[in-house]
Amino acid sequence: MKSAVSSSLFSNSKNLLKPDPLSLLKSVFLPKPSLRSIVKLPSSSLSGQRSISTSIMASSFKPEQARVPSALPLPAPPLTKFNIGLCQLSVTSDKNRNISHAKNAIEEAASKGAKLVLLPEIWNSPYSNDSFPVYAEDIDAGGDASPSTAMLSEASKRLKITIIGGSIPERVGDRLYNTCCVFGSDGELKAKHRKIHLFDIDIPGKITFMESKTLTAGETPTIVDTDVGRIGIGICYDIRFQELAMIYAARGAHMLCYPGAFNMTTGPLHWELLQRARATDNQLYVATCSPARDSGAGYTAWGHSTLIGPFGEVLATTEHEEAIIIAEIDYSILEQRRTSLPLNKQRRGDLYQLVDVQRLNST
Ligand SMILES: NC(=O)CC(=O)C(=O)O
Repeated sequence: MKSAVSSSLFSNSKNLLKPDPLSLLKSVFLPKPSLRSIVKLPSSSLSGQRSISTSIMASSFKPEQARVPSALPLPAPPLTKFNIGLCQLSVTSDKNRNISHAKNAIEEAASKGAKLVLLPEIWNSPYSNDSFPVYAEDIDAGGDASPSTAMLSEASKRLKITIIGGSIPERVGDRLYNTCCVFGSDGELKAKHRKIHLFDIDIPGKITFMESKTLTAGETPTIVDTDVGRIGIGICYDIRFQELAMIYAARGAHMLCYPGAFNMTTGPLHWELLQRARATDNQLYVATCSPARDSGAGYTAWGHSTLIGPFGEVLATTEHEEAIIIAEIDYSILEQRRTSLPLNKQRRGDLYQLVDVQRLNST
C-alpha cells in the first residue's frame, strides 16, 4: 500500500502545490490598473478626492496579508455536483463484524449514487483507551496487518468511489494514533490524517476522557485532492480548533470532512454548532460522520451525522440510530456564496494574520 502522507498536499515530504507567495500576491491581489489610475487623479477634484480615500482605505486593509502565505484561489473541482454518503454505523467489540458491516454500508451508499463515502471515527473498535491497543493496525504494512484499510482500498477500487475511511487506531512501532485514511477511486491510499488535537477533557460529573493516555497526537494538517474536490480532514476534537479549518480554506479546500464521536454532554450543545461555524466562517461544505449510539457502551456517541452547506445551512442530518445519509453537494454555489458575502476581500490583514506554519516552511 502506498504511503499516504507523501501524496497529501503540503506534507512534509512532498509539496504538490509549492506556491510562490510573491507571484500569488501579484497575480491575485495587486490592484487593477483602473484603481491605480484613480489614485493618480488630481487632488483638487472633489470626486477625485473621494475616490482616492476610498481606494487607499480599501488597500490599507491588506486582505491578502490576512493569510500567510497568501490564500490560494479555489481550484476547479473535477466534479461539480455529486452525492456524498455518510454511513452512521453501529460498532461492536467484534472487529470482523465491524469490517464487514462497514463494507456493506459502503456498498449500499455507492448503490444509492454516492461518489464519496464518509465513515465514523473509530468504526472498527470500541471507543476506549483499553481497546485502542488491541484493535490497532499497522496501516503502512497493509494487507493482513491492516484488514480494515485493506477492505477500504478494495471497496473504493471496485465501486470506483472516494472513501474517507473514518478513523481506526493505528500502530506505528510503540505509538498509537487515531488515524483517518483517504482512498481514491483507484483504491490507492491518497492521504492519512492522524488526529492532531487529542480529546483530553474533564467535565466533572459528566465526562472525563484522556486520549493521551494511549494515543500520540498527529503532527500535520491533511488536505487532499480527490475525484470529488479538495478536502481538508479533521477527526472529532480537531473540529474545535478553527485555525485548522481556516488553514484548509486558505489552501483552497472545497469541503472539510470530520469523522467524529461527540458524546452525550458536548454533543447536544456543540456538535452542530461547531460544524455550522466551520462552514459559515470558511464558506465551504462540512461533512461529519459519527458512530450510531450504543447506550450500553463505555463511551456513548451522540450520533447526528450531518452535511452543512457553505452558508451554514444544515443540508442533511439524522438522529442517533444507524443510518446512511445520501445528500447532494454542488460546488458551484461556493463562488456564489463568496461573491454575495465577500469575506475573503474584507479581511483586515493590517490587524491580524493566520500563519500556516507548514506551508510557510515548505515554500
Ligand atoms: N471525542 C472527541 O474527540 C471530541 C468530543 O467529544 C468533544 O469535543 O466534545
